[in-house]
This record gives sequence, C-alpha cells and structure tokens, in this order.
Amino acid sequence: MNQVPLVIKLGGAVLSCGETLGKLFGAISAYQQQAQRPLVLVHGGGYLVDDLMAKLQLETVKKEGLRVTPPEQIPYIAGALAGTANKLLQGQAQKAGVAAVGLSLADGGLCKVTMLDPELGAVGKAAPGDCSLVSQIMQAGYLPIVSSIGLDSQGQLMNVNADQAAVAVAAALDGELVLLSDVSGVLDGKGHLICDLTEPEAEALIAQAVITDGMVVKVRAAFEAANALGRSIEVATWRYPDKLAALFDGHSIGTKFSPQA
Ligand SMILES: Nc1ncnc2c1ncn2[C@@H]1O[C@H](COP(=O)(O)OP(=O)(O)O)[C@@H](O)[C@H]1O
Ligand SMILES: CC(=O)N[C@@H](CCC(=O)OP(=O)(O)O)C(=O)O
Repeated sequence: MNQVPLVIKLGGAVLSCGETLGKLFGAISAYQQQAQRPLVLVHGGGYLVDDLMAKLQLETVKKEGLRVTPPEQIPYIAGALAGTANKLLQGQAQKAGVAAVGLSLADGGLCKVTMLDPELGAVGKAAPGDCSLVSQIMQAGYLPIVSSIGLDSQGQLMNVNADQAAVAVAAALDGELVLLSDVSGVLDGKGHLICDLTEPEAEALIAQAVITDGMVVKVRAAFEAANALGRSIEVATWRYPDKLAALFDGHSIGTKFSPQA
C-alpha cells in the first residue's frame, strides 16, 4: 500500500465545469477508498478572480503569469480564493461523499509566506512549514482542501500562485505531486502533447513563446518540485476524471517532469 501523501493541485477553471467537478470528486472518493492513501487538494481560482476584477471594474495585470496584487485589492482576491473557490470545492466534495475540510496556507502553519517581489504587491512566496495539522486531518479521514491564500509573519494576507503553493505543500508533506489543469499537459508549437520535458527544453520553449502565461509558472514550479522532492511530477488534465486513478498510481497521462540526474 502506498502511504506517501499525494498532493493534487486543481486549476481554477474546473470551477466552471460543474459536471466534471462532480465526476472528479467521485474519482477522488473511489481512489480514497481503494488506495487508502493520504490525499490533499490544493486549488487555484484565477478565472474567478479575473471575473471579480472585471465586475469591480479593476484592471487585471499579470507579470510572467503572476497576478499583480495591489494591497487594497487583496481582501477581494482572498475572499474569492479562500472563500468562494474553497467553499464551492468543499461543497462539491461533500456532495460526492468526500468528507472535506477547507483550509488556507496559514492553517497550522502549513506554509510560511514572504513577499515575493514588492513590484507585484501582496504576492507571496510559499515555503514548506508544519504539516502536523494537515496530517491529523487526513488521519481523521478528511480531505484537506487548501487555497493558495497565506499570511506573512506580520499577519498580512498574501496571494500565492496556486502551482507554487502546491509545491510548498508537497514539500511540507514530503509527498508526491500532480498538477491538474484545463490542458492535457505542456503542448508543443503544433498543439501536440509533450510527454517528457527537460529543464533546458522547457526554457527554450519559454524563450520561443511556445510556453506562455500561467504555463510558464507551472513548468518552473514542476521542475522546482521534481528537484526538491527527488520525484517525478506530472502536469495533466482534470478533464477526464476516469483517467485519474491511473495517474495517482504513477502512470503518466500528461507531461512528466523528472528530477535532474
Ligand atoms: N505550451 C503550452 N501548453 C499548454 N498550455 C499552455 C501553453 N502555453 C500557455 N498555455 C496556457 O496555460 C494554461 C494553463 O495555465 P493556467 O491558466 O495557469 O492553468 P491552471 O489554472 O489550470 O493552473 C492553458 O489553459 C493554456 O492557455
Ligand atoms: C499570485 C497569483 O498569480 N495568484 C493566483 C492565485 C490563483 C491561481 O493560481 O489560480 P489558478 O491555479 O487557477 O491559475 C491568482 O491570483 O490568480
């Protein structure tokens, strides 16, 4: 029996696909029962924040895939991610019979968050912290659902990119990590899935603007995790929930990132 915790990062676009979300939690529930393995969900919600910003008539600015977060906007952004997105996912989990607890990066000191770059505003960099609360929640039979909102040492709200947050959570738990997105994995210039990617190949595709936007952050986060954890990381899609059990058991269905030899 594999007892290594598995961290599943869910990109926020899944929130607009209600039917898939139901099936996804069905697949997670079945896997929990079959594999008896500790699972943690870390989620994004970038689309939800984009929508909210548009409704508030606030401009959305992203730099290399990271949202510029003026301090006066962080209450709205934290509300959308740690509130709305987190509770919508918890609701879908519970509907599918998965007992779930909604958390942030700050709960139990799971991740330590510091300001990434003053030019980005209240954007945080997450480092692994204390996993004991999350471990106890899993041992008690609950699925922790963790948003990418954290607190810095002064108690200020911080917006962390959810892929980077998932890497820090996986490091805190010394777990395996899969990053689930709306695309099958990293695609080449012709739109074909790249099954394996090395760091130099990825940087070349970024320089050629084949890999852009949020995928730049995701690819770099995946390499950071693979090297820090000494384990392969997979970027795959949440669109086909019936394929997820195989993925969770270590079979590649998307793009695989291996640690540097
Ligand atoms: N080479 C690429 N391969 C796949 N997706 C890419 C690539 N370059 C840019 N993207 C974009 O990256 C998006 C996924 O990143 P992101 O929006 O951050 O996802 P998520 O919210 O799932 O974390 C895709 O929807 C796609 O529009
Ligand atoms: C700093 C930063 O960029 N934070 C992200 C957090 C949410 C996120 O990463 O959501 P997805 O996984 O759905 O893209 C944001 O505000 O959009």
